[in-house]
Amino acid sequence: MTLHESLGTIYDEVLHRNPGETEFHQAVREVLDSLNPVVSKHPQYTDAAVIRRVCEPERQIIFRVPWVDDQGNVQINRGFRVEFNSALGPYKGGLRFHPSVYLGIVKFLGFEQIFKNSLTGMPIGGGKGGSDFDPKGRSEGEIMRFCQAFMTELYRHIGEYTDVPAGDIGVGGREIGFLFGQYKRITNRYESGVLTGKGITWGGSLVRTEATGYGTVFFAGEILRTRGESFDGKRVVVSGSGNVATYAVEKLQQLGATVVACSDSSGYVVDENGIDLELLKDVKEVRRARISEYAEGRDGAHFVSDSSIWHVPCDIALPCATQNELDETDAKTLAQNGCTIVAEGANMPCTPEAIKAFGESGITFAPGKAANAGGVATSALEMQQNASRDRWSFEYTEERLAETMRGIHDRCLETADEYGTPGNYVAGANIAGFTQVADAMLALGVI
Ligand SMILES: NC(=O)C1=CN([C@@H]2O[C@H](COP(=O)(O)OP(=O)(O)OC[C@H]3O[C@@H](n4cnc5c(N)ncnc54)[C@H](O)[C@@H]3O)[C@@H](O)[C@H]2O)C=CC1
Ligand SMILES: O=C(O)CCC(=O)C(=O)O
Repeated sequence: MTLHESLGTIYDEVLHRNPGETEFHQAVREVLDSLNPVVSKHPQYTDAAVIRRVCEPERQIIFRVPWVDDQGNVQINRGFRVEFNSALGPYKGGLRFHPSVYLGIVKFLGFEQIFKNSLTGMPIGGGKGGSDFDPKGRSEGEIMRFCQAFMTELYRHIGEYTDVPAGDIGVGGREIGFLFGQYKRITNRYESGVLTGKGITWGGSLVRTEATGYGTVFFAGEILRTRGESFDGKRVVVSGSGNVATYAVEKLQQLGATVVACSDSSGYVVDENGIDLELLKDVKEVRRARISEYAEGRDGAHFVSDSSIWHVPCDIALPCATQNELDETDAKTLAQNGCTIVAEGANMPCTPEAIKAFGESGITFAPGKAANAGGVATSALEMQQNASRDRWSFEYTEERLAETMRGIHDRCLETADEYGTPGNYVAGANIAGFTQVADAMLALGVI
């Protein structure tokens, strides 16, 4: 897509100021591509340099994380927190522990988070953090010492009214526990609202664990509803087998779909009888083992390590693993096999070429900043419960999540209509997410 001249200049500036940060460039470009009609309709955003400002993080923190492994060796990792935009509320977004983490990954995630959080309608700004620490193969003691070392620097930058981290890849309930424990020890404050994704006996919210996966399924369900269809009898492929994927599988099964494949970074399993969720949770949440152990424990299932999960035929595909895991070839294969909906549970799992191919082949595509916003929305519900010293039931919280996902879905479609791109969820999500942040930035002056 050709960018409006002012957007082209902004994009060139982003490339120049952030060399080598390819994932960040990709995330920015995807948003700018949607803003042509916004620039024409609202010159005030260009006049006040709102788009230029939104592409520059408010603050970027990079720090050393020294810790001692089980052999007594000193290990050094790098920690990050990018506090991207606080026009709508305190910075909010997860922490990722994975060896691939560097500034460009954290910035792409933080940038996406600004618009995602805006779409939820909750008072939360955008941020993201993490480390190049690889939790794979580490003992529980090593994970704890790493989390404590990480928080020993991070604690001075976060707070209920400042910046509220949560989980992401490699950071689940166990890690949030260790991080919260260290924050409490250093500050001598039981500040529940400083982190979300906490355990339900110590300040967490019911449904937060399930929220991202459930929310993605609710969003895809809204797309089906516009066609007068439901999940009943649908064949679905879900990539990943972590937090988002597992609870997407759970909700899909509750709604009558058959999930025939899921994966991890070593390969994927195909189970034509439908994924056995109990076995999947045992392999991944209890044993923390490779996905091949699922196939070893289940008659009729098989493990594949030398091709793409997207070659398994399905009606609906939910990429729930990691960025750029679904490319143009995968998109074309999905279309040839009859897939009609792709909804992103992960952040930016589909490449720009794949998204173009979806459009050309009539696949309805829901971008992550809309479809996976249920996780952060439920984090905001956790913050509400913490602030009011309250605890809500599973049913009530799940209904709030479902209502939020319906609201985001409808807002995407209404905005896409308003800006002349009917049915385009990417344009709808980017424009609706952006304009709300932009209006707040205008109101707050040049800061
Ligand atoms: N946890 C949350 O609440 C939210 C997570 N997300 C996004 O969802 C995605 C998954 O995150 P989580 O489930 O929380 O992480 P997780 O650490 O629980 O699981 C990640 C899963 O992805 C798999 N994986 C990683 N690289 C892979 C590859 N190259 N191919 C296939 N599988 C691969 C891992 O084996 C693991 O099963 C990420 O993109 C994350 O940013 C988005 C919104 C909220
Ligand atoms: O719950 C949160 O604050 C973070 C969720 C997140 O990292 C995401 O939406 O990608």
